[in-house]
Amino acid sequence: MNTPAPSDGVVEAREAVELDPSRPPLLTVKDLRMHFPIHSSGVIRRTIGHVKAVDGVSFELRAGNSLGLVGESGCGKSTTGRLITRLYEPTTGSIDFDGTDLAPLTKKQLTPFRRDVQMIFQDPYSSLNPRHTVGAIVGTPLEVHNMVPKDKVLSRVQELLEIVGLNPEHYNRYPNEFSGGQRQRIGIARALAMQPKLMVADEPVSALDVSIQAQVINLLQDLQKEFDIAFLFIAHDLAIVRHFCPEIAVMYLGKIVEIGDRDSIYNSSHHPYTQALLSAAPDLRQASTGRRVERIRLEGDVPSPINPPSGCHFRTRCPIAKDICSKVEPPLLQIGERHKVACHFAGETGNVPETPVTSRLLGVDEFGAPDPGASPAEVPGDGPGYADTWLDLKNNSLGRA
Ligand SMILES: Nc1ncnc2c1ncn2[C@@H]1O[C@H](COP(=O)(O)OP(=O)(O)OP(=O)(O)O)[C@@H](O)[C@H]1O
Repeated sequence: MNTPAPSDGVVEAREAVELDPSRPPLLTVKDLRMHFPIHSSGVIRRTIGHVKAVDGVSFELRAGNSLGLVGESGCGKSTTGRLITRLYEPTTGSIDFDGTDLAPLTKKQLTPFRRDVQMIFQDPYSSLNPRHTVGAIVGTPLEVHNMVPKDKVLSRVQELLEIVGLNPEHYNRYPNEFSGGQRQRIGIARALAMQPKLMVADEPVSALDVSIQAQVINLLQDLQKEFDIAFLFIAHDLAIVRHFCPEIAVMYLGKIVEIGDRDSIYNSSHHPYTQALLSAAPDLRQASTGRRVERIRLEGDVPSPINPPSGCHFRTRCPIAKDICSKVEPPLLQIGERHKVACHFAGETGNVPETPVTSRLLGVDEFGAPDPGASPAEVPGDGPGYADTWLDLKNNSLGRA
């Protein structure tokens, strides 16, 4: 395999990966919630509230494909990743992995799936035990899971080191003898040792020098192709996932607010939050559309997930919010073949509709009050994946694949 050299030279990111919708779903996440309880202090510790870190997330990831999960700090991306790897037990919802719902499984029942779903962590410094050699770090899981006979562990470790672009003779060195990028490669080799079907990569390059980020992304791309691994790639900005992920989900305060293929998200985003994230990286937006974009400034921080704003969670920072936004939560509505958005006023930048696009479907008037004359309908694309029909916002009619 053609892995880039682990030296610290600047490497350009490769051509973007394409989506293969013909593959079967590997992971189907439905209405996933993680509400961390908050306890009172004192002897009798009562539950006095919940941190709604993940609050009704649904998506689908097909075998060998990659989905980017993007949003500001505190939006619930890492918690989503940890739920899928079942480091956390979800409050509610399902995590269908290759035909089995992982959500209700006990620790023991999860054992056979631990191999298939691996995690790569952000911080290559803290995720490797400094007292263990690279040989032990990569070799121990091979032994524990009986991946190879005992006498073949060392040669397999060396093979894995070579695959991730490290010198196979360095198996007896310690993590502190490697650079940040090289340590991340060790973490990747450890995950790869399990021959996983899915890797959850939580900000895998954020702690690395910009000059070596592309090297590690290119390596992950190589591994994905060679070993047919699906990726959930968590990142806080849209620039990092652009080459790696042909599909992107944007999260805000525990919910997915927009999800779609690369073209829909980068060239035709309809949610003001996605538009703000894109405008924070003007080169990115300009490069893909050729148009100059005004910077949309997001005021303040993400509100607390203990007591999120009513209606649309984003409304307190939204430049286009109106009455309905505080009263009615916008559903994640399918507006294109591979594009969903949760906004009452979904529209491209500078082309915001006057009246809510959702009111007719939800049976409310334009201010969010129940409309006795309306007949609420099923929201197109409700649930994970994409439906064959959607609401075409240009003609206000049903679109079809
Ligand atoms: N174990 C926990 N107990 C209570 N609250 C938690 C726990 N883990 C995360 N949270 C809270 O849940 C919310 C979402 O956190 P999470 O780490 O998933 O966000 P994130 O988008 O990954 O942000 P970051 O990029 O900073 O990691 C935050 O408000 C965080 O404080």
